[in-house]
Amino acid sequence: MTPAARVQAAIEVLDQVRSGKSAEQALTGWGRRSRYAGSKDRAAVRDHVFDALRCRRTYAALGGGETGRGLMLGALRASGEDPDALFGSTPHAPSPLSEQERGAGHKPLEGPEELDMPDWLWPSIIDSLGDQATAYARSLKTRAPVHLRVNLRKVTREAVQAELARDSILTQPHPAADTALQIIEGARRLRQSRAYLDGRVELQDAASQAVVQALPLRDGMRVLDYCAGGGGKALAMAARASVTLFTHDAASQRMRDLPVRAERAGVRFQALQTADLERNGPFDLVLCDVPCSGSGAWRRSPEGKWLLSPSRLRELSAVQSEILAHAAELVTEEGVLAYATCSVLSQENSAQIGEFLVQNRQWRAVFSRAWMVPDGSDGFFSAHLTRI
Ligand SMILES: C[S@@+](CC[C@H](N)C(=O)[O-])C[C@H]1O[C@@H](n2cnc3c(N)ncnc32)[C@H](O)[C@@H]1O
Repeated sequence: MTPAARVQAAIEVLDQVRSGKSAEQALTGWGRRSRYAGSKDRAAVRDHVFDALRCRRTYAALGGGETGRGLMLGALRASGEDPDALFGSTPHAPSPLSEQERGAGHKPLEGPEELDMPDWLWPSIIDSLGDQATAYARSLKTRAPVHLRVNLRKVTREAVQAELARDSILTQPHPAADTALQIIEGARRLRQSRAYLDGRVELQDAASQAVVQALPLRDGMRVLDYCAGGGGKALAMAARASVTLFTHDAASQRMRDLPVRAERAGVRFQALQTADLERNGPFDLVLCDVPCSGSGAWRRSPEGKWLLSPSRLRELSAVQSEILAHAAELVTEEGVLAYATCSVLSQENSAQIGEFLVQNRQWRAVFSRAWMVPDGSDGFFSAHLTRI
């Protein structure tokens, strides 16, 4: 495909996203209809689409609208390219620009438009992050790095780096966690590499690993991952200590990939239904990696930035406090209740913990930390609570 044909494909996908499809669905549909597209074409179209979703407001301002054409026109103008050299250039290119399109567009306004943030949310971001708010918003305009978690039970970080390098996958240690590597070249080869296939490395953001590294895990503990989802943190916990691992998720189908991933990593676990939690408790450590806005991970999932609404945020806060209240009942007298979000909003982080401590005077926070997107990982928050 020519560069212009890739832009036309991105325009079509972005129009479908605008009419309600998720980016993944729209890209999969385009991929199925476009058998002629090679792997490089698919990657390029995907990059165009996700870049446009990360920078939706600035591209729409520069391109004169939120249609696929408006966004890609804005993208070209943002990178200083002449759109007329591409629109109408080849048979599969986007059709030539109209006079109206040529004259449309404005320089993004300073503030949330220029920072690609929803207007309604920007004050909460400033409240939460203070003078780091702008750096956070700017980081979200860029692509997320690819991080690996090294399974230290199977291999050292240095040894697996050397092995990956032989498969032309170049990495460097990430400072957030002693298990973390950042891929600097060859990420697309990872899934075929021996180190990945036999569970010595897993894909996991460095801050997500740091959340697990901070947990007071010890051999012999009974540990419950209350919101296990795909099991990223459950597997990371099992790799740090010989624990008896239990997993749970309100939507148990979210754990469907966990058995295969656990087998690759050589981890045993028992999945529990909600009704079975009490009977199997109490647990020495209960991790609640709660559903949240995902605002720490919007580089990776930029649609989330535009889909979040005040009412959705209120719903999420309510679910988070319900989870904390229920999970607290499952912790042993001396045990630890750990809370984590991939959010940067204090409403979901410190305020949520503060509210729990006001309602539950017998608990106190013994640890609390935030990881920031400008430091090169997803944004995360975690707190550990114990009974007084
Ligand atoms: C942030 S994700 C968990 C990610 C996972 N821990 C990991 O590291 O891969 C949050 C999970 O919480 C689950 N969830 C939502 N509401 C819940 C509830 N009331 N109780 C337990 N889990 C819930 C969701 O289905 C989702 O899988």
